[in-house]
Amino acid sequence: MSDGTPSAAALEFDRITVAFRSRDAEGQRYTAVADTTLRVEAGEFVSVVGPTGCGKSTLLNVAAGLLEPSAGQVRVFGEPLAGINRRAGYMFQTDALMPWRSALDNVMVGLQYRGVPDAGARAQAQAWLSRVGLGEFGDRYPHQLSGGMRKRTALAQTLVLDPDIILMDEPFSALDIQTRQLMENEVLEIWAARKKAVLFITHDLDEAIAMSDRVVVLSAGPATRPIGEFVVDLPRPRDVAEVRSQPRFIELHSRIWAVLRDEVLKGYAQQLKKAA
Ligand SMILES: Nc1ncnc2c1ncn2[C@@H]1O[C@H](COP(=O)(O)OP(=O)(O)OP(=O)(O)O)[C@@H](O)[C@H]1O
Repeated sequence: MSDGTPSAAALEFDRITVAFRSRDAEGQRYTAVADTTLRVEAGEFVSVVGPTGCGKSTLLNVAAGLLEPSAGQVRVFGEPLAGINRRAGYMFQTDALMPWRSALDNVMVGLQYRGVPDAGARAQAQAWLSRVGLGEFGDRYPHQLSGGMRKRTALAQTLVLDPDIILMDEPFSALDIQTRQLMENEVLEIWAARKKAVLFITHDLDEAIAMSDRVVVLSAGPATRPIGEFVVDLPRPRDVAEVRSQPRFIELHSRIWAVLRDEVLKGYAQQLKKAA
């Protein structure tokens, strides 16, 4: 569908292939992602899981408009994507906070780039810092914040721009497990209130199931593609720690792991070969 009707997916990968110039063999091409079709509906939370190095970040970069696919098309609410995806906010594995700016200044910078006058930008940034529990910490610099607080700041920085699509690339992988679960629950709460489309990349299957409406499994590379898709029909609201003990969670986990396991082993074998 490319007619721009309201029923169009928030984000649609239509037969996307991404080939890079090979890092290992000069003059060769390395096909990271091949012929991938995937939809994320408005308000839907979709996780993509796959082995290390399979092409998850590549897909997210394509969705953000940071990387042009070699073939296929990305559509955003029905419109072909050309250049940067202005309807998407992006949260990386490592936070992108500017060390010379306070937390508040980091959160307001995107609004300033958009031309929002300082007073309005400051008020919105302060409101988002409060929403993520950092209302009192706006004047701290990144080095004065804990890892969890920096993630919260990065989350506020992404959400203050009110994107219709949120792209998250293993945003909490560097956090300890308790902080991580707190952050996951916070993201779910914010998502439930605002119902944005989320594309969440992780290699942690538990996290993917606990958070998502749908989990997509990618094959090991090269030429990664989706090889399984699972609807997560666990009731919401969910507590990411508690949901893990539900029988349905355990059942879904074993069904998805049955597909993912072989790919993880293949991915691991490739990493060893590369390192040798
Ligand atoms: N600019 C590039 N040039 C050449 N190869 C690249 C480039 N970017 C990524 N690749 C290769 O494409 C493959 C997919 O990389 P990508 O970072 O998307 O994987 P990933 O699944 O996100 O990895 P991880 O789980 O480690 O975060 C890897 O083999 C990587 O080496």
